[in-house]
Amino acid sequence: MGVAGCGKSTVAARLATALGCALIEGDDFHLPQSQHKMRHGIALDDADRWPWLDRLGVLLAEAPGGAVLSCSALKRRYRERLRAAVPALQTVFIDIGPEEARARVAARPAHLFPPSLVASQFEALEPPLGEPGVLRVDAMQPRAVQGEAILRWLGHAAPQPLMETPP
Ligand SMILES: Nc1ncnc2c1ncn2[C@@H]1O[C@H](COP(=O)(O)OP(=O)(O)OP(=O)(O)O)[C@@H](O)[C@H]1O
Ligand SMILES: O=C(O)[C@H](O)[C@@H](O)[C@H](O)[C@H](O)CO
Repeated sequence: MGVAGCGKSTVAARLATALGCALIEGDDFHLPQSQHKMRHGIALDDADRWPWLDRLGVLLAEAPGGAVLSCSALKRRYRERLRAAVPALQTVFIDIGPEEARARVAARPAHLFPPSLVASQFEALEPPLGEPGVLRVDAMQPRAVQGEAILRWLGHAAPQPLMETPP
């Protein structure tokens, strides 16, 4: 979880590979009208996100062998909704500052999420610190360091060859 540009997709894809489980890319499941809003620079609201979160909760709960989900999950109540679907959910919060997030989003070509919306992500963000089953990861750390920390936290030995692949 985390704001746009924090590195959710990157970390989730690496984790799914390392763990040998399914990857669910949350952005792929936004409703068409939500995608349309973001493309046109309109921030999502709770009404846009509830059906999306419920779909993601079902996908997670039904994934045989578990899954890694990349999902903004910005507010506490969104995470509670996901935890209601998957009580054993473990959450990695990729923590990034507004300037770096905006720079990363602006540098990314052809994506549904415009840099103009990054500020709204920080307005919505309720950091999950203190909630059950949460690891905070610094977005500015190298990808391999993040991957190793997460795998260690999950109780898995880091498979070095997988995590050392270049970006
Ligand atoms: N640890 C890192 N160090 C430097 N750059 C990174 C790191 N992790 C990801 N990036 C880069 O930051 C950009 C955003 O990453 P990514 O798309 O994974 O973020 P995201 O949180 O999934 O964003 P969004 O939700 O908007 O899709 C990408 O260009 C990615 O290569
Ligand atoms: O809840 C939200 O506002 C969305 O999920 C966003 O976070 C974006 O979809 C994503 O970050 C852009 O790729």
